[in-house]
Amino acid sequence: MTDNAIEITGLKKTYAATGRSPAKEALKGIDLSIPRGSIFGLLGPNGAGKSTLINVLAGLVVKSAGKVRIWGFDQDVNPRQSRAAIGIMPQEPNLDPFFTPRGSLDVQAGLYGVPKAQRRTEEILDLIGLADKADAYARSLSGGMRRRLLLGKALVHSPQILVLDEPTAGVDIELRNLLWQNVRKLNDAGMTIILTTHYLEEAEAMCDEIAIINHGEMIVRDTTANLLGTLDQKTLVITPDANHPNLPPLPGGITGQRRDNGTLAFTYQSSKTPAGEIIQAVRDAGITIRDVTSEQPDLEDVFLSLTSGR
Ligand SMILES: Nc1ncnc2c1ncn2[C@@H]1O[C@H](COP(=O)(O)OP(=O)(O)OP(=O)(O)O)[C@@H](O)[C@H]1O
Repeated sequence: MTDNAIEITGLKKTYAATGRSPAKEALKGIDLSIPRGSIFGLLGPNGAGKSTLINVLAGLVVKSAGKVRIWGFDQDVNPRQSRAAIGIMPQEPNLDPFFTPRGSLDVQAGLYGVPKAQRRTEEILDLIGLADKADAYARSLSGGMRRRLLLGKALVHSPQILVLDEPTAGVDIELRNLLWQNVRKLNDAGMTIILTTHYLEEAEAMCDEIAIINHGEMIVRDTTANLLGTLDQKTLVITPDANHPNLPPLPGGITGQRRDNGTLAFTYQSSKTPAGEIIQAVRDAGITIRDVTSEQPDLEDVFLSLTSGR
């Protein structure tokens, strides 16, 4: 028995040419394993291949080559079991406007063959905060409520793995918080979560591990903590006691910038330059220091350093 929720090897997808569009190699041989119980972030610039990868997992896109195992089941050998192990919250609300939330959840449960006695409709309505709208038509629900219903639909068959494709794109802060609370709750109860997001600060806060894909290839996969540690660059921000129009002369390897608010920002590699050297250079220039703060690279910096120019 594997400890991985997902095991992907040599996954390729080429979309066939249509009309004037040439064939597109969207995934070029991805190897990826996602541990059970994790919150895993799948990141990449637009067009990187994230949705294609998710749609292969969901069984909505037929892969061109490679192996996909979901909760230990080979997608090609045990399609029913592998599909039952995963629930997908898609990007776009694909709800029937004439169904109520309760009706939508019931239809979805029926599609997955969940017997009536085992359905968790009321529990899911509570979780997604739609108990009081259970019998309202979907067309009368707000955009945020529809997103929550999509999450509910992904949960009806009690999957071990939940995939969220851009769950917070264009949603307000309140709904975002509610979604993340739900995700944490589900993860605490043992569910493996895979998510794509354009909000890197969210990925940084939520994900244990992250894979970044670009142009159909995986460029990095590591724990969030390790990824943040890969950038050796730091910034020391010094507030002088009086306005200083000029930067002090600096030793090699340090770049300085005077910010609009009057602070002096020095960027350096922490493995090569001790912060004390910067402070010394500032003092030597006759500048009295009122305050010092330090800025660490965030996931956005890591992402840009790995994907820009490729
Ligand atoms: N059905 C399709 N037919 C042809 N090409 C496609 C199809 N779906 C996606 N592509 C192409 O495959 C590449 C990967 O697209 P994909 O949607 O997987 O990227 P993505 O990382 O999810 O991007 P986004 O964040 O914009 O959704 C893109 O170049 C896209 O244009």
